[in-house]
This record gives sequence, C-alpha cells and structure tokens, in this order.
Amino acid sequence: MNYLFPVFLKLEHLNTLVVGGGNVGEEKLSAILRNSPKAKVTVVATYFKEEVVELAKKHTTVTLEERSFEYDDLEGKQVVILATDNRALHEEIKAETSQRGILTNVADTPDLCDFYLGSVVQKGDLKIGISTNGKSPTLAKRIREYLEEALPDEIQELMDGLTAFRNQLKGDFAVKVKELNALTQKVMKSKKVQ
Ligand SMILES: C[C@@]1(CC(=O)O)C2=NC(=C\c3[nH]c(c(CCC(=O)O)c3CC(=O)O)Cc3[nH]c(c(CC(=O)O)c3CCC(=O)O)/C=C3\N/C(=C\2)[C@@H](CCC(=O)O)[C@]3(C)CC(=O)O)/[C@H]1CCC(=O)O
Ligand SMILES: NC(=O)c1ccc[n+]([C@@H]2O[C@H](COP(=O)([O-])OP(=O)(O)OC[C@H]3O[C@@H](n4cnc5c(N)ncnc54)[C@H](O)[C@@H]3O)[C@@H](O)[C@H]2O)c1
Repeated sequence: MNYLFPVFLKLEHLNTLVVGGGNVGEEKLSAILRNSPKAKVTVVATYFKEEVVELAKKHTTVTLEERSFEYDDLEGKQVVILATDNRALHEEIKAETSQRGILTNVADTPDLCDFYLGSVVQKGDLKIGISTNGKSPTLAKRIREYLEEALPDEIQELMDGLTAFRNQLKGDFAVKVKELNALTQKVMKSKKVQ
C-alpha cells in the first residue's frame, strides 16, 4: 500500500530552498522549474554546476547564493530540498526543519523525507503525478514515458471544450455534475486511449 497523500503545490506562492548545486541539485531544480517556472527558489551551494547557473538566468524568481549553508537560510522557507553530498549535514538540517515545521525532501534518502518528488506526465493542462512509494523511481519514469506516449495531444482541446461547456451550464450544482458526468462518459468512450 502507498499511504502518501498527493497534492499539487503552487510554488509561486511559497518560498523554496534547495541546498546543493551539483548533479542532484540540478535535477531537483529542473524538476521544480519544469513544473512551476515561476517558483520562488533560493539555491545555496559552495559551487554551482554550469547548468544550474543557466537555469537561474532563465528564471528570474531563482536566486543563487554561492556559499556554505547557514541556518538563517531556513528563515521564511516552507519547502526545503537537500541535495548536497554530505549526509551528516542533511541529517542536521532535517532535524532543524522538523523543529520548524518546514516540509523537507532529502534527495535519495527516503527515510529522511517528508515528501517525495514524483514522476510527472504533462499534456497541456493535464498533469499526472506518479509515485511508486519509493520502490522504483526507474519504474515511475517508465510509466511516465508510457503515459506520455499513450495520451493523445488533443486532450487539451477536450479539456478546453469541457471548460466551455461547464461555464455555459445552467442549473444547480447537482444538475451540472450530472450533465458533466454524462458528457465525459460519452467522450471517454469515443476517444478511448489506444
Ligand atoms: C520520480 C523522480 C522525481 C525527481 O527526482 O525529479 C524521483 N527519482 C527519479 C529518478 C531516479 N532517481 C534515481 C534513479 C536511478 C535508478 C533507481 O534507483 O531507480 C532514477 C532514474 C533515472 O534517473 O533514470 C536514484 C534514486 N532515487 C531515490 C533513491 C534512494 C532510494 O531509493 O533509496 C535512489 C538511489 C540512489 C543511489 O543509488 O544511491 C529516491 C527517490 N527518488 C524519487 C523520485 C522519490 C521516489 C519516487 C517514487 O516513489 O517513485 C525518492 C524516494 C525521494 C526523492 O528523491 O524525492 C525521478 C524520475 C523522473 C522522471 O524521469 O520521470
Ligand atoms: N549524481 C547522481 O546522479 C547521483 C546518483 C545517486 C546518488 N548520488 C549521491 O547524491 C549526492 C550528491 O551527488 P551530486 O552528484 O549532486 O554531488 P555534487 O558534488 O555534484 O554536488 C554536491 C553539491 O553540494 C554542495 N555542498 C556540499 N556541502 C555544502 C554545504 N555545506 N553548503 C552548501 N552546499 C554544499 C556543493 O557545493 C555541490 O553543489 C552524493 O552523495 C552522491 O553519492 C548522486
């Protein structure tokens, strides 16, 4: 059983700290920005990979601080991702973020994580998050690739059409739900994924 509770965060409303600007830091920062290009992110690291510097240039809401982590970096942060090569440092920071109630992901260390990053399928407004409960990130990646291939690009038109239909529906909530259910059932039958 997977007891993780999935949510879709509005990272532009929150302050995120990434500690580490190497390979893993880059992976996590690009995962954030691929999903939330306007996310407010501070990255603190003693050195930055070129790709991280390039990402920060493209996203004005990303700030890079080239120095060692300091506890003051946690001030005002709601989300923290630890991606250095120093496990002892991760454990120390995690103890402090737990005290302060800051949601923390420790890359590649499931035991220390409050949340995991998921594999993400994106087709326009449709977003599907995939979790294997930490069992196999590689399988999550393969399922993402499978769904990306299987879902038709026209799914955006379908969503736009449904929004328009939803907006012009009259009647109370129960009537709208009934009509939307009836229509989407028909659509799913006719557009059945191959
Ligand atoms: C989904 C994705 C999101 C992202 O990171 O953006 C993600 N890992 C991705 C890829 C990936 N990561 C690793 C490989 C190498 C092969 C392999 O090990 O499978 C590959 C595959 C590749 O890169 O091809 C190494 C790895 N990862 C973790 C461990 C530790 C452990 O398992 O104990 C180790 C071993 C490290 C070592 O050997 O030392 C742990 C976690 N990785 C998670 C997320 C969380 C669980 C998600 C879930 O429930 O599925 C969790 C628990 C915590 C977290 O990091 O949030 C992203 C796919 C993006 C995509 O392409 O769609
Ligand atoms: N590279 C991978 O894909 C991969 C895969 C599996 C596991 N790992 C493990 O993940 C860890 C990180 O790997 P990596 O390749 O990203 O390492 P890396 O050397 O590329 O990056 C480490 C980053 O941590 C920063 N850092 C270290 N101490 C710091 C401190 N006190 N304050 C601020 N920043 C600090 C460095 O400046 C650097 O930006 C390693 O332990 C590695 O074994 C990496």
